[in-house]
This record gives sequence, C-alpha cells and structure tokens, in this order.
Amino acid sequence: MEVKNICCIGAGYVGGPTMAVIAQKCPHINVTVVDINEKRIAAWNDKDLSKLPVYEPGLDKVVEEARGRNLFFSTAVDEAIDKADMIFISVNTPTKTYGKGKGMAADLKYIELCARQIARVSKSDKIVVEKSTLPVRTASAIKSILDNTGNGSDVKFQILSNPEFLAEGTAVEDLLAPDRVLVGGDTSTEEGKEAMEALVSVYANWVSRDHILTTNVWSSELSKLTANAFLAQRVSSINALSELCEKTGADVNEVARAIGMDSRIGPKFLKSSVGFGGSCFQKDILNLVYIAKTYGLNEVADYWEQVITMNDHQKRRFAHNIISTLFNTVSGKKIAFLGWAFKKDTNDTRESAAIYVADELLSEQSNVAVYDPKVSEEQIYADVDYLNTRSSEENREGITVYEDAYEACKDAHAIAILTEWDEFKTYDWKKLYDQMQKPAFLFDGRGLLNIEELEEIGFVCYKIGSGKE
Ligand SMILES: NC(=O)c1ccc[n+]([C@@H]2O[C@H](COP(=O)([O-])OP(=O)(O)OC[C@H]3O[C@@H](n4cnc5c(N)ncnc54)[C@H](O)[C@@H]3O)[C@@H](O)[C@H]2O)c1
Ligand SMILES: O=c1ccn([C@@H]2O[C@H](COP(=O)(O)OP(=O)(O)O[C@H]3O[C@H](CO)[C@@H](O)[C@H](O)[C@H]3O)[C@@H](O)[C@H]2O)c(=O)[nH]1
Repeated sequence: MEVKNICCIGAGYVGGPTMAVIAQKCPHINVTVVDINEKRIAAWNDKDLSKLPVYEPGLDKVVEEARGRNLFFSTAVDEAIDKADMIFISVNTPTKTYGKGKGMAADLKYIELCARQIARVSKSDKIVVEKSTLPVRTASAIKSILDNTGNGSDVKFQILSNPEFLAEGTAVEDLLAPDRVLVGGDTSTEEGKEAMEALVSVYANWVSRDHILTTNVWSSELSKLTANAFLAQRVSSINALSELCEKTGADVNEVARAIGMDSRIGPKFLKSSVGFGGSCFQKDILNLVYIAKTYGLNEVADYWEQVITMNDHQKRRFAHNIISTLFNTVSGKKIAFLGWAFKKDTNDTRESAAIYVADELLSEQSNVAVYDPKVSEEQIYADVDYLNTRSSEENREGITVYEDAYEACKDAHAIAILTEWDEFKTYDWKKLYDQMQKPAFLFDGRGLLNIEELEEIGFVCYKIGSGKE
C-alpha cells in the first residue's frame, strides 16, 4: 500500500519537526499536523520563521521548503483524520499527577482521547502509528478502543509502534540521519506486515533500509523506554563519580575520557553535569519503574529508580555547594544564572536542572538573575510556579529575568552556568568579573569554561567533578 495522506495528532517538539522532515523528504505525501492548541498551530503557520513554536537548528529551512506545498498545520483534527491513510499519534504522555500511579505512571488520557476520536471519525481503513513514548502493551489498549468504539462500520485499523529517538537541539540532524528507525507491528498477519511495510517505505525515501528495524510491537514499545533508561543511567553514573572526583583530586573529564576510549564503553553521554533534564528521561524511567512494579519486579524497579535518585542528588548538591561556598548564606545575594534550558540549542525547559537549583536558592532568600538566549521570561516564571514551593508573587520577587547576560551578572556575588550555550564561551569574562561583587564566584555546572583562565582573572571557581589537588 502506498501512503498518500498522513495526519499527525500533536504539533509539539516531536510532531512538528518529525512531520516537517517527512514532508520535506516525501513531496508526494501530503502531511497535515493537527493540534488542539490554536496558539501553537498559529505559530507553526507564522510567516516569520523565527516565531516557530519549537526552536531547533535548521528547522526553519525545512519548514520553509515544505510548508504550503505538502506540509500543513491545522486545528481541524477531524478533517485531517478523515482524509489520512496513516495517522501518527504524537501527543504528550506526561507523568500522572493524580490517582493510581501518581508521580510514576504515564498519563495516557491524551492517547486515549486520540484513539476515541480516530475511531469516531474514520470512514476508511487506517494505519495508526504510536509516535509518542508509551508503556509497553499500550498498543493493545489502543486497538481495543479502535475496534470497539467505532461508528459501527467495518473500518479496519492496524496499530504500529514507531518510537522517536531524536534529541532536542539536534532534532533535524537526528531525523535526517537517524542511527535507526524502529517499526513495531503485528508480524503474525499479512495485514500487519503490509502496514509495517507501508511505514518502512515512507522512511526509505531517505533512510537506508538496513537502518530500519522491524520488530514485534511490544519490543518496539519497550525499546524506547530502555534506550532512555540506558542513556540517563550513563549520565547518572558519571555524575555519581563526579562527587568522588571532587573528594579525591581526580578530574571527572579525565576519567570520562579514559573510560570512553574503551570501545566497549564508548565516549558519548559521559559528560558530567548539574543533572539531566528534559521532558523524557525522568518521565520514561519512572514509567519503566512503575511497569516493573506492577509485574512485582521490585529489584528491577529499585535498580532503575536509583538513576533518578542520583540525578536529584546531583541537582541539590550543586545548589548546596553554592550556598556553602558563599559563606553559608545567599540571603539577599544576587546569583546570576547563565542558561535555563535543559540543554543548549533548544528553548525547551521541561525538567531543566536550572529550575530545581533556582528553587533551592530562592528558599534561601537569594535573588536569582537569569539570562538564557532562547527562553522567555514568562516560561521561567511558569517553571518555578509549577513547583508550588511558594507563591507566584514571591517567585517574581526572587527571580529577575534579563535579556542581556552582562546586565544579569552585574553586581552578582556568583555566576552559575546551568546550560552549555556556546555563546557563554565567547563572553568577555574580565568585563564580567570587573562588574561583580568580590570575591567573585563562578560555578560551572556544565564543565564549559576554561577554569584556569578564569582563575587567572580572579574568579573563585567550582567546576563539577574537578577535585582540588
Ligand atoms: N520532546 C522530545 O524530544 C521527544 C523525543 C522522543 C519522544 N518524545 C515523546 O513524544 C511525545 C510527544 O512529546 P512532545 O515533546 O512533542 O510533547 P509536546 O507537549 O511538545 O506536544 C504534544 C502536543 O500534543 C497536543 N495534544 C494533546 N492532546 C491532543 C489531542 N487530543 N488532539 C490534538 N492535539 C493534542 C498538545 O496540545 C501538544 O501541542 C511524548 O510521548 C514524548 O515522550 C518526545
Ligand atoms: O553526557 C551527557 C549527555 C546528556 N546530559 C544531559 O541529559 C539531558 C538529556 O539530553 P539529551 O538526551 O541530549 O536530550 P533529549 O532531548 O532529552 O533526548 C533524550 O530523550 C529523547 C526523548 O525521549 C530521546 O528521543 C533521545 O534519544 C534522548 O537522547 C540534558 O539535560 C543533557 O544536558 C548530560 O548531562 N551529560
């Protein structure tokens, strides 16, 4: 079967970039991305490409090429479902904040709403693709909804799992040249195999077939959670050792380099930091832990939960180190944050370590001054308000957001690097130093800067994982 019309429900960080690349690479397929969020869709349609709701290097060019040709953004969800022969579900699957599984399980209400809407609207056969990250065995729930809540006609649905492995900040690069594309489906029936081949042929327009893996649905669903658990585990492992390095005089970057050259370990994902953030790692590990627990696999659950415990410790430890270094009080002191996003080259702040470090410092009555090249003031306040530690007014009193890094750092007692934005390396650090209170402290939570040069200027520096000799 040849796919002619694709609909993607959810125009977020995954749906937007993924569909833009499919549309760019497959001019013969019409791709419509729909969302209930009107503001988001309006931003995707904005003539000014700097206003796209997702900032990703290179994304503006891809959207510019395909939008209006075979890529469309719309709020007309029913219409797009009706027209499509393949529907991607790319809605959010956050951690549940209520009821059974609160704080651990994935909240599947948006997924279920999509399945019910697809069932209600569809008048012809559809291939439904799980693009969102889902607990293993969700496909059976989707299938049951699609098969049992339809409009009574004999419409047939095939469910595929096609998890997305893109990382933010490199989304376009990752989509254009993925390490692999994973397609899970019903390998036991002809219809299942046909549906898998239909999706494989979409990707085969630009990805070589030996990079497209096909598996059964459950393996595909579980592989996504497993990949994130392994990646996050590497970060927590190196972060655990960063603390030991600080005590012993070892340097975590040297240790990472030494072990990374072992081809069995490999060099990637060994950068010690203030803690991993992002919308996926924590949510997906908690989900994995929850699933293990529901099967009574308590040792498995405890094993993976430690990855989160370590990450929470790393964020807290960074904040506490600032407080203790500044003579055990930051009350009334200005602490400048360079960076708020959870990593460079994205405007996404979900679960960013900066939020938690700021929260600890605010509880110590510090004045936090934030500069981030891509994150809005509104977003920064929303992030701290979400923690519910104090009132929104108090958060606004405690945090000031700057559009200029030099202004943010002026008269500060300390600078903390929370995101590894490249531009921070190019700053005139002597100028920043001259404008600060003395002693001028610098806490590099990303191992970004040349500490020797900064110490030469006069800064008192702390670099994560760097021990005193
Ligand atoms: N962000 C990433 O880098 C990334 C990478 C791989 C996988 N994922 C997974 O992809 C999924 C989506 O993540 P995201 O970051 O794009 O989320 P997001 O919050 O940026 O986008 C989800 C969008 O879905 C829309 N939506 C929700 N319910 C809807 C409905 N019933 N009808 C129409 N629109 C609806 C929301 O309005 C929102 O705009 C999640 O499961 C996530 O775990 C994310
Ligand atoms: O060596 C490292 C690598 C990453 N990080 C941090 O880990 C977090 C996550 O980074 P990254 O994985 O690069 O970004 P995400 O966009 O969260 O991507 C992850 O989560 C996505 C959502 O599921 C997956 O698709 C990707 O494959 C997976 O890498 C960020 O805070 C990074 O700063 C480190 O501290 N040290």
